[in-house]
Amino acid sequence: MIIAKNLKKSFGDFHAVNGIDLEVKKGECFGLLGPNGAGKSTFINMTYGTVRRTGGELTVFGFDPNNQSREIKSRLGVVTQDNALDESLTVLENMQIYCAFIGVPKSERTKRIDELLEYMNLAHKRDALIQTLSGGMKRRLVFVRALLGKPELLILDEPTTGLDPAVRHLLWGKVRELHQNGTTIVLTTHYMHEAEVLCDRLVILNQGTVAAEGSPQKMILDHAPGYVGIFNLNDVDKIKKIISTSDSYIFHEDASGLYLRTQTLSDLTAFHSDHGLLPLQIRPSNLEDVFLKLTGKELAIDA
Ligand SMILES: Nc1ncnc2c1ncn2[C@@H]1O[C@H](COP(=O)(O)OP(=O)(O)OP(=O)(O)O)[C@@H](O)[C@H]1O
Repeated sequence: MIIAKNLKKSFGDFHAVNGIDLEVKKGECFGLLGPNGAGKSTFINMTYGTVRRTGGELTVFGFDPNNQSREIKSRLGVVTQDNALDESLTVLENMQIYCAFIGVPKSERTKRIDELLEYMNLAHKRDALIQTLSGGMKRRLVFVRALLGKPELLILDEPTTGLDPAVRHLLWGKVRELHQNGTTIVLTTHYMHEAEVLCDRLVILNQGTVAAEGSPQKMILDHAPGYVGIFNLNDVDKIKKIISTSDSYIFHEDASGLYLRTQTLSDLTAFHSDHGLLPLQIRPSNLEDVFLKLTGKELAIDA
């Protein structure tokens, strides 16, 4: 559905996307991960021609977005980072204007809008002004808008950023349902768990290039297999001293503690008991560990 070969986008001397190769296949849920500024939105915006590529090849449904963006836009739905709803109009008015814009036949508009409002649990807000909706409601409404054209491809650019866990879970359920019904989905997110549970395949972008590609499980096996121990904050100085003299551990630190990753569970428990440390939590490594490793945010002791 989307094929990119050596795809590039430069803004002056700056290469925001610097030679990406990837393919999104029909029916899959494909994730684009990467730190702030990695090039995710630039890539997304190139797929429907809002940003023109400056090098390489890109086709969407077999069309070139630089010259055939109309053909592409008629078959895709987008949830952009910015809601872009008219605050002074009602929910229904906003959706009707959008239906007219994308060419939904007049006779079908109200029925389609009502069905989708119902689907996103927003039917009771049909006649409410946008400015009276909560952030989570607006986000659900942007989903409604993206689905009005019955898209084959749904692009979700950070769809759940800033939402509470309940709304996030509701949206994940809807994304899963759409995926099961055959819609192809491209998702960018900063929530690693979201990508891990929703995506069949993903890429991690870093500084405009692909750092890794595969299923979430494959990525974990390839790049960060093993277990992570989260040590008590009171032990952090002691642990840092121990691992500064060793070359066989990989760790990172955040506000909740020091994370030490080892290949096996016994390595982790041995480290813990050998050094008489306070109780630790243990979990299998996950996509966040892969992300931290590949985007250089993890301090790698054993390079
Ligand atoms: N119109 C523009 N002019 C100049 N630089 C730009 C422009 N658009 C994006 N950039 C730069 O390109 C880089 C990639 O930006 P992009 O928005 O694609 O990143 P992103 O991965 O989506 O980040 P985020 O997670 O913060 O949304 C950034 O350094 C950004 O400042």
